[in-house]
Amino acid sequence: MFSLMASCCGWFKRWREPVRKVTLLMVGLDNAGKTATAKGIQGEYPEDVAPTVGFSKINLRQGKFEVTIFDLGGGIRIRGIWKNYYAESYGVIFVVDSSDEERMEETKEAMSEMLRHPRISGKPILVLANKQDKEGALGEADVIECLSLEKLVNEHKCLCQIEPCSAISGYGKKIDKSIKKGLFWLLHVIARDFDALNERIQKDTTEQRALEEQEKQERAERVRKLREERKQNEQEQAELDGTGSLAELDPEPTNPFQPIASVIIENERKLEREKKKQKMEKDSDGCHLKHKMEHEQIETEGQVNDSGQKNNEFGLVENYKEALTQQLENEDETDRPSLESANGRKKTKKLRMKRNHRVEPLNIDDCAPESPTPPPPPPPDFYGKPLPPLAVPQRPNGDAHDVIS
Ligand SMILES: Nc1nc2c(ncn2[C@@H]2O[C@H](COP(=O)(O)OP(=O)(O)OP(=O)(O)O)[C@@H](O)[C@H]2O)c(=O)[nH]1
Ligand SMILES: [Mg+2]
Repeated sequence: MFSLMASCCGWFKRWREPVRKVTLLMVGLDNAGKTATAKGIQGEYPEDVAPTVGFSKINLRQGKFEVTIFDLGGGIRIRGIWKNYYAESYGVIFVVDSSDEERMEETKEAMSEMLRHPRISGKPILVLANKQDKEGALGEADVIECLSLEKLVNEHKCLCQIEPCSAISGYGKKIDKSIKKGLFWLLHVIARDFDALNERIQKDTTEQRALEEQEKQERAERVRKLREERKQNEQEQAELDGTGSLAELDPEPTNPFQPIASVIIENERKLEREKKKQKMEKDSDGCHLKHKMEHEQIETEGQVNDSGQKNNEFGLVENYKEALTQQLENEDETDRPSLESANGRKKTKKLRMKRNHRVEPLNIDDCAPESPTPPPPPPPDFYGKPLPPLAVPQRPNGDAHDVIS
């Protein structure tokens, strides 16, 4: 009755315990069987493994523990990363290939170096003497002796347990019982001293992060200085080569990939500028053309009266009549100066209105050669003479001549 109550109290106590997050480190030489062991614990087939480059991580729930195991690569060139994980680990699983007697010395050195580290000393160590299924594998006692394990753990005040095992003998629930037992032991000792361990880990982790941050900043500073030095060297070299001024003129090449909106706006502006320029040129030509036309109109106003009569003989006769009349009028010019100027303005105005409905050539001089018709002769002096014969050849493209000449 009394023992029943005691076990009930123990169960209640464990039930009330908070969930604890624990990080474990799995290290050992390459080919020792770390990844195979980790896979077996996780419930995966352990034989299909490859050498670990860097690390792999597994998470498992064990009673009141949420366990994270970092399986680190054991290759000689990767071992340097082990120390980066010491601060946050509550305990270590050290895997040894018991069948490889030749590497026992190397294994001892790696273990000794690790236990010496201030962030590992004093933490619990589980040693898995793996590959016991292999013929000639060293037994538990031989491994302890080869590694001088007792001496090492005593020196560094580490609680230690060794378990002879085989990672490939089973996985999940059928995992080697020794591995299971060893894992329970490790978690048990961690739980026993959890608060002290936890405090140490928090402190060590904070310190390590600060150190990492400092190292990062120092690295960045070194890189910045190196870049500055290189830039200065390049400038000096450029000055020596005589290309310094060019480099200063264009220190940064323009980015060929501009935003499409800015390219469109720039193109539109260019088009607008082009249009304005053309318009200004046209206006100046137009002014020139207008003056020229006015001048020509004054000169030829006697020849042209009505464009509807331009292509037939009757129209030509009419033109001659008009010219004749105009010439007569011109003779009276000096007598009626005010009237002439009024007429001139009127006629010029009329001509302008006509031309408003036509497509203006940009330059009147350029247009002149296009017309195959030579300019008409000056108005003949028919005053007091008989009219010429009616057989006058037709003029092609008369429209242009009707208006301008
Ligand atoms: N016979 C036997 N072979 C094993 C055992 N454990 C692992 N192996 C084999 O040993 C080889 C290496 O195993 P890994 O688990 O990759 O070794 P590791 O320690 O992770 O190696 P690294 O990742 O390089 O550090 C593999 O071929 C495994 O199948 C075992 O208990 N017995
Ligand atoms: Mg591995």
